[in-house]
Amino acid sequence: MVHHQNKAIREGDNPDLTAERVTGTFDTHSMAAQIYNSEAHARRRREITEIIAKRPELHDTKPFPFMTREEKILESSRKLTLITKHMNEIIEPNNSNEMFHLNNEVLGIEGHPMALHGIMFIPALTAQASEEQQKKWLTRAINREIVGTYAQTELGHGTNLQNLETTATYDVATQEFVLHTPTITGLKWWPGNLGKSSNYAVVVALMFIKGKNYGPHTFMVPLRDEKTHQPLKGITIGDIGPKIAYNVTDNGFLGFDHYRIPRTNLLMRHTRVEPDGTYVKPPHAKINYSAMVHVRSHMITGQAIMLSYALTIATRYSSVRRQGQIDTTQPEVKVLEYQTQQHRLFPYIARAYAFVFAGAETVKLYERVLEEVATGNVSLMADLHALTSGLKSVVSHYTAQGIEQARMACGGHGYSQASYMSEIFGVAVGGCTYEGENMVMLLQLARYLVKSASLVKTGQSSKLGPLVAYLGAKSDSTSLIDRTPTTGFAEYVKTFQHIARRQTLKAADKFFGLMEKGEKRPIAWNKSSVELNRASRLHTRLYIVEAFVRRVEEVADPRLKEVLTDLLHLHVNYELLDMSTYALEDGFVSSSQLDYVRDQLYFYLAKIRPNAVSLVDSWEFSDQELRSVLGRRDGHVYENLFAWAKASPLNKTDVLPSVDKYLKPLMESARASKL
Ligand SMILES: CCCCCCCCCCCCCCC/C=C/C(=O)SCCNC(=O)CCNC(=O)[C@H](O)C(C)(C)COP(=O)(O)OP(=O)(O)OC[C@H]1O[C@@H](n2cnc3c(N)ncnc32)[C@H](O)[C@@H]1OP(=O)(O)O
Ligand SMILES: Cc1cc2nc3c(=O)[nH]c(=O)nc-3n(C[C@H](O)[C@H](O)[C@H](O)COP(=O)(O)OP(=O)(O)OC[C@H]3O[C@@H](n4cnc5c(N)ncnc54)[C@H](O)[C@@H]3O)c2cc1C
Repeated sequence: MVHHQNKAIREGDNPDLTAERVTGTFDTHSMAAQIYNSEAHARRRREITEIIAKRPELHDTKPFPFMTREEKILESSRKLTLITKHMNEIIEPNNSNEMFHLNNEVLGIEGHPMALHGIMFIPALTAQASEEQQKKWLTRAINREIVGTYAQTELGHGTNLQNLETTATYDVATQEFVLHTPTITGLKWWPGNLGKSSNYAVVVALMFIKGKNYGPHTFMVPLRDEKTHQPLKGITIGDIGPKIAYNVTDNGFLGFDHYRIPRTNLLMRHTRVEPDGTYVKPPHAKINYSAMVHVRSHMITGQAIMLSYALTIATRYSSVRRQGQIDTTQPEVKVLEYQTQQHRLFPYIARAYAFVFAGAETVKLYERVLEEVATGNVSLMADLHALTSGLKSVVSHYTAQGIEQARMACGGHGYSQASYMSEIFGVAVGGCTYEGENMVMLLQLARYLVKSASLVKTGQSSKLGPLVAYLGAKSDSTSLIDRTPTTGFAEYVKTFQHIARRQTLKAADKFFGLMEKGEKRPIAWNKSSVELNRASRLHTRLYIVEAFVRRVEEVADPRLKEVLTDLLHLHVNYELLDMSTYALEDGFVSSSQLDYVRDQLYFYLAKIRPNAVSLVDSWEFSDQELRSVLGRRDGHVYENLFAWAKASPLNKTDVLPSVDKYLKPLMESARASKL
């Protein structure tokens, strides 16, 4: 048997797809180890996939698009129960990476009844509950004796946490907090799994003690009777209805009617309220926002994975779809031969790799900050907040765009739910909104950039942190791209730094200038905010490029290094063209240099072409995980599309009741009236 570099090759596959895999120049298992940050983890992913493949009870009983929302919820609860029971046979205990993979394979991306339990409830208790509180709740939560969520957003307020309407008023006499929802707009609205699944929630409410508002705080709140699952007295709760996607998750509403909880249900690791109402403030004002930072840090990887789902589907399909000719004397070509198709897909393949590398760095920083904060050191919180705010916004934005491009690259079949593209898009695009609306989070990063710009302007560049040190450096007078013999990426990085620095300083100038002219700070901020957000995007895109460069420099295997270097070339050239207005406007890059950048882009599209399928195969998504007829590993698309269509519930009978009831009588009466 021939050993190919691409480990996805199997006998009996569509020969067009096999031909693509045979041209791959690198070992896809080794590339998976880059993507998943270690050989061990990549191997464990494959092992978990194999275990699941052998257990039919963990497979979907029918394609998700053929199920109603209620059926999907039932089905995912069935599978969730099974994986909970057999967890230790499938994954290492408490290994969140393995759990994430297990969930994606078995439950899928549409959510499940304990999605928020793992993503926010447990992280909130871990970071914010005191040791005593953790003994009481955390172990039960980890054992899944209780199910919880994170209830912060309200019908009338999501972004602006200072103006939440839910109040927690301390009653010194009974040593209780009284939770209350004063208006309809104060109803909690959106929290995942709040509607029907959870019996507890970490609730964010404005805390009042003796008439003073201490701002948003987090409370552990029982919502439903643990035995009957009925809502407790004083609680109004339910599902908010179907959404664009993510409909297995019961996003919910919640109202409190003077609902009492003990004082000790305030999460008290960093903040305390003494029995007499004395408030002990935390070491950092935003320490209670940790569950949001947790998701923002991890969702970069989650988004990269969803982008790669779509790219895997579109790239594989583009290798088996033949349409039209390039040379009219030759047969129809694979659509992947078209330069336009390559230009649509390959830069996003490069972005997906860039995002997953940036995501890995973000998680590392998050874990470091988590450890430091636990010991009272909050010095890196602002950096982490700035970095994750920018990344969650930029990455979710381009992920949604990339998925949509991938869908369109599949032509008509991309529009069928057999492709699964609409669900992937719908779930991923939620990331532009949840955990902080993207514009709002870019503005959070902009605050950090403006402070940094002000250090530069006041000659204090030495005080700049490592993420923004480039703001204090001097630019060359023009970019040296194509003007120096170097083959590395230094000139591109310098160019991105120049662009981000110039925009940041310019936007900050606008803001400070407006204030100098007498505008109040918030008005000046609002009038500068489009320019400020441009700076945030450019800064974040620079960070992503740098993370990509750092990773490529670390890679030792020469075959991997070569293809990753090709991808990085594609990435920097594509990014630079995409932001060419900024590069051209002060003459830092000339139009002839941009011509060179364009040529490089086309060169690398062609160079990557033989590795395209191997690059998406390296993510090692199983068919079960992808849930896409178009994206099947074996490339047997057409016969399976036909089988999928035949399985459509509408095809159970030849004549639908709607035809019997309405269309037949309509046609009959039309015929009769003609007589
Ligand atoms: C192991 C593998 C796992 C892979 C995982 C994959 C994950 C996939 C995930 C899928 C998840 C799907 C489920 C979705 C679940 C969604 C849940 C939610 O959406 S929960 C609700 C989220 N809501 C928000 O994000 C609200 C956004 N708003 C805010 O965050 C804040 O209101 C604000 C930051 C905009 C403003 O806050 P406010 O208190 O009003 O701030 P001030 O104006 O007073 O002060 C600003 C000041 O504070 C600093 N700040 C703000 N936040 C932080 C922080 N978190 N850390 C550090 N510092 C912070 C900010 O920088 C300002 O500082 P300054 O010095 O003044 O400039
Ligand atoms: C799929 C999904 C899952 C969710 N899960 C949860 C959950 O589990 N728990 C939870 O508590 N919440 C959850 N949410 C809610 C989510 O966190 C909020 O919707 C999000 O934070 C945005 O807030 P908002 O809806 O108030 O938007 P708004 O703030 O009303 O945004 C509307 C528009 O106003 C703009 N805007 C608002 N403020 C500013 C500003 N200061 N400056 C400039 N522009 C501004 C925004 O950019 C946006 O264009 C979820 C939402 C979704 C879609």
